[in-house]
Amino acid sequence: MERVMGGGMLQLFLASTGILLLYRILVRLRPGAALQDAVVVITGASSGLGKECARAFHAAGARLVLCGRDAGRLQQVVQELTASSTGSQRQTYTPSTVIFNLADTDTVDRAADEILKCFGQVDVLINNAGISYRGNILDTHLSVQRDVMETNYFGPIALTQALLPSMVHRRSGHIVVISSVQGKMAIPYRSAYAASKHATQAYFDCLRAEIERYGIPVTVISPGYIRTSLSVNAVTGDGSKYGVLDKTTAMGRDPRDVAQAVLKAVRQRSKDVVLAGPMPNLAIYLRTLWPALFFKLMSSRARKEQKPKAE
Ligand SMILES: NC(=O)C1=CN([C@@H]2O[C@H](COP(=O)(O)OP(=O)(O)OC[C@H]3O[C@@H](n4cnc5c(N)ncnc54)[C@H](OP(=O)(O)O)[C@@H]3O)[C@@H](O)[C@H]2O)C=CC1
Ligand SMILES: CCCCCCCCCCCCCCCC(=O)OCC(=O)COP(=O)(O)O
Repeated sequence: MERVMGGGMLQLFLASTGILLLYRILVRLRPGAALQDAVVVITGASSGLGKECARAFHAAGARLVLCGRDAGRLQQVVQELTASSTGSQRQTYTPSTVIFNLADTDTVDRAADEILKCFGQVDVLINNAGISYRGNILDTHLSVQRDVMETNYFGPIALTQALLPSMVHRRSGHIVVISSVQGKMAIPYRSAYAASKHATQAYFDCLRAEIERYGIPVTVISPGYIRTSLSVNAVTGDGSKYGVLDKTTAMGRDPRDVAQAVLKAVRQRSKDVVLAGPMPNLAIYLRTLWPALFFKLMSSRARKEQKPKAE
């Protein structure tokens, strides 16, 4: 009797694994969303991942609106893209630029109007811009916690909410956000950054459920370390610039590969994508399935990395 039940369980396991595999193959074979002529808005397009996303979506034939705070650096990206277009098989377009500071949420509505005027619509919004932080909570001014939240959370959600009505009206569009694996598990000395990315994950998960009925997908992308200027541009507890290229950042993934993964996630309208190696993935599972062990590992990491000032 036991052996019969065991056999039944095995059959059930094999059948469900087969169905799961078949489902994944069908999802992969599904025709991807066309990006030729699509209007794609990218924030933080002046450097790092945003700049590489600009390259990837431009090459795919998208009409780009590149956003950032520095007009000169954005113009340089436009020139690079335009120069790279010569000889391209596809029709490519000269990108437009819109200059604004995401941390100044009052100006975001005006920026959204400007973005909409560029090509008359937005098909894909990629909320990529962000800033990181290095610091000990005991030494961190509350204003720094707020500033990081303004750039990484309130800015992107203000822009999303300003552009969303036009997407809902057209029953078409796609919202993408670049979060981080630190939106799924928090590591010591990153409080402001990890908190802003956790908030981002929660907001866009809610949004996904709320706007699915209008046919507007929401994609949250959570990368591990990428080789960019993120650590150099990070703020410290007193608001000054950290200015160091961390080893973890320098050894991170090539931003061009991550941009290709973003392109794929947009084409496949993926809901939630983690782009990281086995350790961060394991840490995310551990945080959910065995939190006590995860907290112990993080405490030991905190002790090793830095002696808190109060000790
Ligand atoms: N690098 C990494 O290891 C990882 C990065 N990420 C995420 O990827 C995204 C891109 O970062 P990355 O390319 O690495 O870093 P970079 O520092 O190279 O780029 C950040 C971009 O954000 C823009 N930006 C920063 N603050 C503001 C602001 N207040 N208003 C408008 N734009 C702003 C910058 O533009 P400008 O200064 O010209 O205005 C710049 O283009 C971020 O959201 C980051 O959290 C996620 C996981 C890992
Ligand atoms: C029993 C087995 C135990 C194994 C547990 C593994 C625990 C290892 C912890 C791994 C932590 C990974 C942290 C990854 C952080 C990361 O990739 O962040 C991406 C960023 O957003 C980078 O920003 P930053 O400013 O921090 O450079």
